[in-house]
Amino acid sequence: MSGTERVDLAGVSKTYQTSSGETLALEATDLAIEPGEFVSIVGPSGCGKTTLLRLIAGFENATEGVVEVGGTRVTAPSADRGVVFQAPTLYPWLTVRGNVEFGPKVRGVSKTQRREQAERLLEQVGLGDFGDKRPYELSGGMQQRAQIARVLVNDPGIVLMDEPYGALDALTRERLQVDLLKLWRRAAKTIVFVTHSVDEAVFLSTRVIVMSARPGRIAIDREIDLPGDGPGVVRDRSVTATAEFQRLRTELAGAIYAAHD
Ligand SMILES: Nc1ncnc2c1ncn2[C@@H]1O[C@H](COP(=O)(O)OP(=O)(O)OP(=O)(O)O)[C@@H](O)[C@H]1O
Repeated sequence: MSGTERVDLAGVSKTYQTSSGETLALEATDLAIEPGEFVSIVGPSGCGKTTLLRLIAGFENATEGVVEVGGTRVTAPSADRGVVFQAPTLYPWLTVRGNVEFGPKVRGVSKTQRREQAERLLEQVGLGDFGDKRPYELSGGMQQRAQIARVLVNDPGIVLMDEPYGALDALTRERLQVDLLKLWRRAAKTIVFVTHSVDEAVFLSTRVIVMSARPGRIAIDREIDLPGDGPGVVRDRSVTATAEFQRLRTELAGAIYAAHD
């Protein structure tokens, strides 16, 4: 499914109850994400980025307010909202292909069909020759690709990614960024992407949200328009050398520093 459903947060706040008291992780927040947007969320550590993502995923319930996807209230996780975490959560006892087939298998997709789907997705993420390997035989970058294939095979309209490339070396990270942009263009998904890297956020996104710390709230909501952008265009890393890219990066990095206080 392409990202055809709008994400809507209305007055959403989150307070965690802990043994040492309450933590207001997210102040009452209004946010609408249109189908097909690529939205990155940046901000200082502990500002509620993961919390916001988990609320959209349905892993957490809002303390106040309502999260809706396509006009339906989110109360639990759903296969239509795929989640990619920083640490790949592949099953070590299954092959890479087995991992990708797992979701369709649970949904009762026939063996031939799910094999076909898994092969197609592995091909798409550049792991066509690695289906028979076990996850531990893959590099970190390849594991993350496998993880993305495992999420995309369920054809979610919305993909929620929590620092997916945080643990990878710079070169692998840049490659996976461009691959992700290609996938996003091809599949027309809605992507919500949490990162600590302003460079990554500006390069990938159509929109960047800067959150400020304690309690978390949206400080800046910025459309990103880079030279060469147009319908169907996949950005390449050369855009990072443009004056507009540098200007946006400086502006948003400054906003994050300001959001620390
Ligand atoms: N399950 C939880 N129980 C209690 N407090 C929590 C829980 N999850 C998060 N918090 C608190 O909520 C606040 C926001 O945390 P969150 O993980 O959403 O921030 P973050 O911006 O994603 O941080 P980081 O960038 O360090 O990953 C923090 O103060 C954190 O300690």
